[in-house]
Amino acid sequence: ELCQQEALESQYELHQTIGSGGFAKVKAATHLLTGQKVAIKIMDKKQLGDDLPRIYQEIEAMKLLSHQHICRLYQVLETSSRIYMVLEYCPGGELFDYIVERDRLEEEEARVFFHQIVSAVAYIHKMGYAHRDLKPENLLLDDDQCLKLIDFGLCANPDGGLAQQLATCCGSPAYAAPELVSGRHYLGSETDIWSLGVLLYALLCGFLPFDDENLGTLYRKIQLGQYEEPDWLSSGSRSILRAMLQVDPRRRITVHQLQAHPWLSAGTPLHIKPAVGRDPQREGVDEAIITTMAVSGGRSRVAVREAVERWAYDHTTATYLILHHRKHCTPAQGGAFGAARCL
Ligand SMILES: CN(C)C[C@H]1CC[C@H](N2C(=O)NCc3cnc4ccc(-c5cc(Cl)c(O)c(Cl)c5)cc4c32)CC1
Repeated sequence: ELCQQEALESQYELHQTIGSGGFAKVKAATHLLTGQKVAIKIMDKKQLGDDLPRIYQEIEAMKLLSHQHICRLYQVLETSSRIYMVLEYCPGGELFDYIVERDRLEEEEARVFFHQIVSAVAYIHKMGYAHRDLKPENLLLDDDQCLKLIDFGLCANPDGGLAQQLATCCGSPAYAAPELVSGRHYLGSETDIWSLGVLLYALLCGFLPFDDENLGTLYRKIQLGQYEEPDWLSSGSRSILRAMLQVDPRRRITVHQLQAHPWLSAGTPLHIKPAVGRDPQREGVDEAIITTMAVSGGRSRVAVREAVERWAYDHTTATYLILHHRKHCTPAQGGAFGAARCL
């Protein structure tokens, strides 16, 4: 009990509260051993009540999901009253604010961002999950103007029960798919594609395709699936939007077809480097990092390697992941196409 609290204070220096996500408080912090800035999501168990299982589900999902456009979980600490999630820090804030500041994005910039979001969602679906709360508020910019998907509190594990489905409908209605707002059974992967359509529309237009302050009216607009196409939209963007905003989920484009859509692969050829060294848990441990940790911790390399390979999401996991991220994902500074630098 106290040891977890003391561990937190000995391993991290907590700074100011930087935001809140529903029932969680998010503080900036420094991982003392590496000096790396992190975000710590703090949840009060009592406040969570019967939402507690969702948090454990979010934690299990984030332990599995390792992708360049998904916010990385480094460590989990738990006391009798609180759960702490140590996360990758994203200094650029929400994509939502980025759009609002610019009214709307040029097609080229929207394409770069959307390409990153689609690659993250394709990965999540491949891992058997659905995010189920895709919206610009849940996409953060890192220090390289690259997007990081956050908040897996509503993500579905393969057998998401009815309780899950009810929980989701109180997600964000403007991004919810017709089958979801109609209370019909739905596939999380299909509703994610609808939300991606609403998201891309918001990027390109600066407002929502379906909007109304009356919830019932909003649901009817979503179920009708009719939306304005401002005259600045190119034919390519109109086509990809229509493919995602199909009311009938059986006619809706899949994430794989989306990745092959000409609108996404057109424009500046994005030399996205292959995601080298992206999944530390699946590739062998990096011996150089093990050595660094052994030397700095005064422990044998064998002991460190065993501790890392346990993937306990303790301080050792956090230290290894932070050093691994620094080594493999810190792009060379400079260069014109910031986004192309994202792995
Ligand atoms: C839907 N919105 C309101 C939610 C807000 C929550 C706070 C966010 N935030 C800041 O306010 N300041 C800066 C900042 C910097 N790095 C962050 C890293 C991770 C997370 C994070 C990650 C996960 Cl996985 C998660 O579940 C949650 Cl809730 C947060 C938030 C960060 C952050 C912005 C979006």
